Amino acid sequence: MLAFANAKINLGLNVIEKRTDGYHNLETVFYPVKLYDVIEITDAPQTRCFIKGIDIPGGTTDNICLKAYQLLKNDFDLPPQQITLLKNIPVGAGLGGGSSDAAFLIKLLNTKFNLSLSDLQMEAYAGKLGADCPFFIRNKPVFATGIGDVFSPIEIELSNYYIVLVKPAVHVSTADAYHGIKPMDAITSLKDLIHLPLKDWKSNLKNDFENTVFSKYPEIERVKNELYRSGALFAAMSGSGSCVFAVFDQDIKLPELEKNNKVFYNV
Ligand SMILES: C[C@](O)(CO)[C@H](O)COP(=O)(O)OP(=O)(O)OC[C@H]1O[C@@H](n2ccc(N)nc2=O)[C@H](O)[C@@H]1O
Ligand SMILES: Nc1ncnc2c1ncn2[C@@H]1O[C@H](COP(=O)(O)OP(=O)(O)OP(=O)(O)O)[C@@H](O)[C@H]1O
Repeated sequence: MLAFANAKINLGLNVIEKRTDGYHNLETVFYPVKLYDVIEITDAPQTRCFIKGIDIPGGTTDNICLKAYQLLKNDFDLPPQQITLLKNIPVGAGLGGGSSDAAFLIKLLNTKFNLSLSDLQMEAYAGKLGADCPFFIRNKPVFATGIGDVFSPIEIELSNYYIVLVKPAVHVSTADAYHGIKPMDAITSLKDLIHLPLKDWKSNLKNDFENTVFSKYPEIERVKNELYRSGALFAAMSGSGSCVFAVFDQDIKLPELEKNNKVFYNV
């Protein structure tokens, strides 16, 4: 049985406050994009994980897919599974690739073994694996608060635009990015700002990680600036980086950016 686990981008991200458990409350808009890992599960004599495509730090033994399997195995009588992951989503990019793999694996196991888990129950399992994970259960554009796990649906439609992802050759650790940040309550909630016309996003939406991440890795800021020079209507870093996404109103090629970065068109 196969699943296509997509990436996400964050349309705006405000880090609001540090919590006593060490996590941060934030507000963001999660938007699914068309860049996919592929996950296959098959019955096998023992549970193992094989990875093809992009290398992942931690490799097969420490993979989040195995953690997701084990989480459900603790509560359900699951037979051993071979998990084959074709990794296409860059790692350390702010695209939620690992989180998506875990959420889609939960959905696969739920279907394959008729576990009858509701979306809410699957979100609770996903929340044990990472803050970004629960979003990928329903996988629809949402305004998110809490640690990124409290959702209200929003109507955002970018399918008439062209979204480009640019991944610089820099791996940003999410935990480090949060350490570098000074939380601040937003003057106007992203929940309202996101409904401004797209042409106004550039001057109204922000990603609070950009300041600190850009000062450590100036090449990421150069990518964002180049995207605006190339005619982007909106460009921003996704999550804690290092990927920068841009929204264009026409199909475009970015040969200059392709020289030093991995570029994904029309996601
Ligand atoms: C930056 C975002 O991608 C925005 O969507 C997410 O907030 C990150 O979510 P994630 O990668 O699933 O994060 P996790 O794997 O749960 O946590 C990694 C580390 O990031 C920090 N972390 C994460 C999420 C959050 N709301 N506050 C935090 O402070 C914590 O130090 C945590 O130890
Ligand atoms: N299936 C997996 N895919 C990607 N990373 C994985 C996976 N399993 C474990 N990891 C570990 O998780 C770390 C980061 O994962 P991920 O790709 O979700 O980060 P990210 O791109 O920064 O996304 P985000 O911060 O938005 O969740 C990697 O450094 C790797 O060690």
